[in-house]
Amino acid sequence: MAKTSIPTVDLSPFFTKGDEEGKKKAIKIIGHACSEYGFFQIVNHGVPVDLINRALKLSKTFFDYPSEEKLKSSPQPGGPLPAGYSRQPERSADKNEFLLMLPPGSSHNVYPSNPPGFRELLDEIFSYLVKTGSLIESLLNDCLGLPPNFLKDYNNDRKWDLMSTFRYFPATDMENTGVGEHKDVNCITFVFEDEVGGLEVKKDGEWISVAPTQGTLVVNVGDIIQVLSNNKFKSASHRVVRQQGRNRHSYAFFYNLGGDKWVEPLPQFTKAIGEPPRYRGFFYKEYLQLRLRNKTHPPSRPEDVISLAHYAIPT
Ligand SMILES: O=C(O)CCC(=O)C(=O)O
Ligand SMILES: [Fe+2]
Repeated sequence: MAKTSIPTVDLSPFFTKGDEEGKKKAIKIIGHACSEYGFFQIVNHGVPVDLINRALKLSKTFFDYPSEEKLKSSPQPGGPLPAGYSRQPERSADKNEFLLMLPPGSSHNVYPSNPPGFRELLDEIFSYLVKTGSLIESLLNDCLGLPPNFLKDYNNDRKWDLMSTFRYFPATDMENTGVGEHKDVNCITFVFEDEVGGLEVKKDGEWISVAPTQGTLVVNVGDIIQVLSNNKFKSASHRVVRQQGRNRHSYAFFYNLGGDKWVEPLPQFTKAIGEPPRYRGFFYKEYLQLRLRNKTHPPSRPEDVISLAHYAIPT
């Protein structure tokens, strides 16, 4: 039986006045979760539960359409990323089809015209997730003991945020990988999934199944936070496992970082405490391109797949 064992945090104290105790408690759980798991779940997070449920329902309706209808929302050529509907190529290790979007208002976005209301809903939920992303970022800022608003001022370009809704195909007798083991490249990721579930998180070499809970957002720390904090907070490995006989639906929102930002371990986690930096610095865009290349040109040798290890300084 799948069991959720990642910590759960109630964010309601941040939406009401007072309750300093509640805030302290939440920050403590988050700090512990980020150093031990790299993952946690949030409830009362500011995104209306009804919106989450409708988002899953409408994406199911969309993915149930025949291919020719879905392909009407194929990406425009020349965008920075294939915003719109795509299906993973047969050779891909990821067994899903997806609808990807950049922030509302981006000229690259290609929205489905059906089901009715889907476009408006995608824009609305994206905007809510940005707000919750900024809240979590400020809480990570506190947990890390950084100067007030440090992460907010550093990560001040919201044009790079992304959201994708996925439909994973049922597992076959031969294999059940939905998305293979990976760590997210960005700052903070939110995931919500339907009742089928399948998200798994690696902790101390063991896979933990995250049991899907309606209205809950699963949060994970990405590589950027791991580098800035010089490994204090970890970007945990995770994967999606498919079940036989059932499609699985999910949304992932990536609270990102501007591509022109320089990423390196902060002095608070290196010089100030006498620790050597675990990574050399890089422009985020450079790392993003390498990670994208893993997908577009999968290397034949697994050791050639680029991860954060590419920038690691051997100890
Ligand atoms: O579909 C999901 O639950 C998560 C997908 C994922 O890990 C990712 O896109 O990075
Ligand atoms: Fe991921």
